[in-house]
Amino acid sequence: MERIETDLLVIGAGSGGLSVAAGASQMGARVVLLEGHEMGGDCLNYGCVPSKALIASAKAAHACMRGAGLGVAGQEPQVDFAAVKDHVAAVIAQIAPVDSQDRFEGLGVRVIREYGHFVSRTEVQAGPHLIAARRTVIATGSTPLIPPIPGLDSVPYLTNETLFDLRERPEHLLIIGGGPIGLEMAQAHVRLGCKVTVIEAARALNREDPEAAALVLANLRAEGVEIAEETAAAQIRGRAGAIEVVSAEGRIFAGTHLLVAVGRKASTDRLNLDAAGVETTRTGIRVDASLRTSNRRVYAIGDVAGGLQFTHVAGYHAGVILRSALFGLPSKARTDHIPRATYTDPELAQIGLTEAEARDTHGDRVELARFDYLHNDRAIAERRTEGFIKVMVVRGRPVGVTIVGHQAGEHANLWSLALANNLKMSQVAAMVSPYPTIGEISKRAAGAYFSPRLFENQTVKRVVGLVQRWLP
Ligand SMILES: Cc1cc2nc3c(=O)[nH]c(=O)nc-3n(C[C@H](O)[C@H](O)[C@H](O)COP(=O)(O)OP(=O)(O)OC[C@H]3O[C@@H](n4cnc5c(N)ncnc54)[C@H](O)[C@@H]3O)c2cc1C
Ligand SMILES: NC(=O)c1ccc[n+]([C@@H]2O[C@H](COP(=O)([O-])OP(=O)(O)OC[C@H]3O[C@@H](n4cnc5c(N)ncnc54)[C@H](O)[C@@H]3O)[C@@H](O)[C@H]2O)c1
Repeated sequence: MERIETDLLVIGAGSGGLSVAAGASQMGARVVLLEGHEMGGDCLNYGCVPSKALIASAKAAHACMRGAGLGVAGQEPQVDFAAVKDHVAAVIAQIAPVDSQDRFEGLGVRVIREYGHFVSRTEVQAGPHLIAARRTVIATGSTPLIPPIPGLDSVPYLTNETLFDLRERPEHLLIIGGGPIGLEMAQAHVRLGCKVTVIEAARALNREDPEAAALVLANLRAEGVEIAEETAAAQIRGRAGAIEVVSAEGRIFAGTHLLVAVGRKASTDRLNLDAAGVETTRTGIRVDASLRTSNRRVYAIGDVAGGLQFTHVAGYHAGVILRSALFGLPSKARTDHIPRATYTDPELAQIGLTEAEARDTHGDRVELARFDYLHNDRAIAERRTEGFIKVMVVRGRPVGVTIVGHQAGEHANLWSLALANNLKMSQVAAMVSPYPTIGEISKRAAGAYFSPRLFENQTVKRVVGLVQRWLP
């Protein structure tokens, strides 16, 4: 057994672990990084990257049919499903070097391709290595949650870990779960020529603003996705190519393939956390606001920390703990400025609080500022007028923003900046937006906040009247 002493041990080379390892090593710490499976973790191999590459193919297919309204003859797309999967694999391959063992070794990180487990509060064993670290970061991510639905284990089913390997187009894809994975994949597959049925126990996209979610769902339905809400999958039966999902009320949904997308399970099983005195909760590892676990020398970040499960959150967590682990400075993770986007078409982006959350937190002090895509000239030119931006404002500062519509995820960036820096609505309104851009909706929303104050205000009218009388 080789004993290795190090400043920082990072367990898991996904979005969070890689950010910690790169940052710590470049700032002079001795870093050991463990990865039991693929470098790059979920995001690169089975998550964000392949899903967005697949969505890009689906958009291209959809664009063929969209031309008609723009004066260009629409046509049926010729989809080569295997070639689409080649494109997905090529995108992963193009990004992979950034997350590779070679790159990290080049940065001075000792990379060990083994699963690790704690043997004491400060030591982790990984294959033939025993690593003793001053600080350890658990960044082991999550895996698909497999619900205990009777019959599920008797049929072949897909998860995000196997879906992107499928080279033959599924004729009829059944999807259990109407969250972001279920709906992004539903629309991508319907656009690529599959029949798609989503079976959702509650309301689809139930964490999102209801009006924004309804717009996304209406679009998916219009494109042919069948979405059964308030319908829990209670039993599964059949065989490869002929699968049936039976709901609690006895409705039967028949298809050829089944995708399970009902949420995530934190990856803690292999870690032997008891040996380190690291406690867990129902959703993952218990952490405090500084992302420290019940063992103060051990941090947990990203999906395994059981909070928001996004690549940019794992990356943000990395920055938070680097400050504390490397410099010994106090450092806390905020959640009030975190964005998320669901990359359906239209996209749905949320930064900070939804309207309901804002009213729960701030009560009557919440004011709304809204602007509809319908009044944006570029959206009209592109015939992408469905959607809106809604800003929840408290004492002149945004506390939450909902955007649904074309490229909503891109427009979230500006508001992420505003919320992260506690900017005022007047500072957003002061921005000059290039005309005609869809991004102008943000400035117009800020303008909508001020227009009643300026245009429906008797004092302003009186002052202007007076000044106009005296101005030379
Ligand atoms: C289909 C899909 C689409 C998604 N799309 C988006 C998106 O568009 N935008 C977004 O922000 N997020 C998206 N996500 C979420 C995103 O992928 C995750 O939030 C992100 O990957 C979490 O990063 P992480 O570092 O916590 O974990 P991971 O990236 O999962 O990395 C954890 C790593 O730890 C390794 N590991 C586990 N246990 C051990 C051990 N004991 N020893 C050594 N190594 C271990 C694993 O093999 C893995 O490589 C998507 C997820 C899915 C499933
Ligand atoms: N664009 C993005 O950023 C993006 C995309 C995909 C995934 N993700 C991340 O991955 C996480 C997991 O996504 P997800 O969609 O798997 O999970 P989710 O928890 O968001 O949604 C799962 C859905 O499945 C439903 N469900 C559970 N059991 C069911 C049953 N028996 N029958 C029918 N429906 C059932 C739930 O009601 C829920 O709506 C997300 O929360 C997000 O953090 C992000």
